[in-house]
Amino acid sequence: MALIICNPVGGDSTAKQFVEAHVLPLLKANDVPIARIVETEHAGHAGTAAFEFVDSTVSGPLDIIVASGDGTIHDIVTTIALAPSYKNRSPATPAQVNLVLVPCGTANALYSSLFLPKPEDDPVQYKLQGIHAFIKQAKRVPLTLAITDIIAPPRSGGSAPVREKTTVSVVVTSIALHASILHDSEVLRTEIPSIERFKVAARQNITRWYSGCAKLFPSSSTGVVEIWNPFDKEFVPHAESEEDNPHVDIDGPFAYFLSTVNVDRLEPAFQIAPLVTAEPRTGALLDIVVVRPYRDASLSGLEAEEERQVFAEKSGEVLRAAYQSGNHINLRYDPTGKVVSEGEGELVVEYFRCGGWEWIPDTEDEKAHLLCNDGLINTIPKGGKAKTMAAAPSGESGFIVYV
Ligand SMILES: Nc1ncnc2c1ncn2[C@@H]1O[C@H](COP(=O)(O)OP(=O)(O)OP(=O)(O)O)[C@@H](O)[C@H]1O
Repeated sequence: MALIICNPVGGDSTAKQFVEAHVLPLLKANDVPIARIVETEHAGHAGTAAFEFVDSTVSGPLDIIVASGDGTIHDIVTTIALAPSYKNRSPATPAQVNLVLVPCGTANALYSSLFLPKPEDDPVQYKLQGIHAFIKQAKRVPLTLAITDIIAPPRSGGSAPVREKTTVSVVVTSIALHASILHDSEVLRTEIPSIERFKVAARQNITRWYSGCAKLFPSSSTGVVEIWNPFDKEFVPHAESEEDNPHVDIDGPFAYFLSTVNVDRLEPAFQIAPLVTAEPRTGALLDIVVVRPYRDASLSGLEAEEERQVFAEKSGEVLRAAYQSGNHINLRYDPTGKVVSEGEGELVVEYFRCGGWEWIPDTEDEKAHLLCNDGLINTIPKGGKAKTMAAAPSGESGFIVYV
């Protein structure tokens, strides 16, 4: 018996109509029994409804049909994954949660990464591919989780840092420009329900840089932090990551810092982490895309305001190239600082693959404290930090998507 969760206010607010007009008839025609339909009434409702379903199901598969965007999927995964009673389930009860996706959000990153959109797709049939996969019970993909701890500074001199919140992402964990875009675009949601609002928010934030320190942690599979070498088209160990000292510290300022799991794109055409699909690998791995302005030697000697204006053009080129099949990872600086796709110059984008990362924002930099987890915004407390680690799916538990 499947549970249906539908977010009536996600995307262009058509999830409820889509479920009634297309999903329910298709399930009925294929004799798929439905336990309950939940229309979410507030943020977080999807998580509690999904957890109640999982907690009360003692036998049979845990199938949850989710008509929403990535934020609602995030609510469901975080609530279930972090619930103590889920982790301590009796071995007799099912522990694997099967997600059936119906893309009714704004960006639908997970869906568009798992079901690549094609120009000839019929819009309704495209959105029903997850339901068809569920009915056929064909292929299932396990999700890697990115588990983030938001850590506050010690309350008094001698005490330990305090873990303020833990959250579980299945798509994106970011700081810097992407987090600012998601933060500011929320204000535009009613006015611009489509993905256009992300472009408007990008323009509002494109000149901003973010101060702080990032540390990258090795993956358990390779023991090192890897970086993409576009010249040889392969991941190689980062020059500073050695087996006995594998962490890599990268200093700011940062223009862009975003990590993904399970997805190569954040919107149907915005392929920000193209190597997730081009160079796939299983395991507890994150792909991280970083832009640091001071890799551009041509900024040398400019005044602070001027260097931000000059670099904003280059950040814009990176984002535009991500819409061109992820070509941003091939961009370099020519000897004059111009951004080009050919040659031997310094890379504009650093593309890492590793086990996790930590971010300590500069206390003076307000917006560097914004953290985006699957589109939801958290704020790192002043003096605190955020740490994200990848967790690979196990054979018996975790989250699986029908594809
Ligand atoms: N009735 C509701 N009122 C307000 N917020 C809700 C309601 N139901 C769900 N939400 C919240 O809305 C947020 C966004 O929803 P969702 O991800 O489904 O759509 P989206 O943001 O438009 O799509 P995407 O995440 O793909 O860009 C979720 O975090 C969810 O908790």
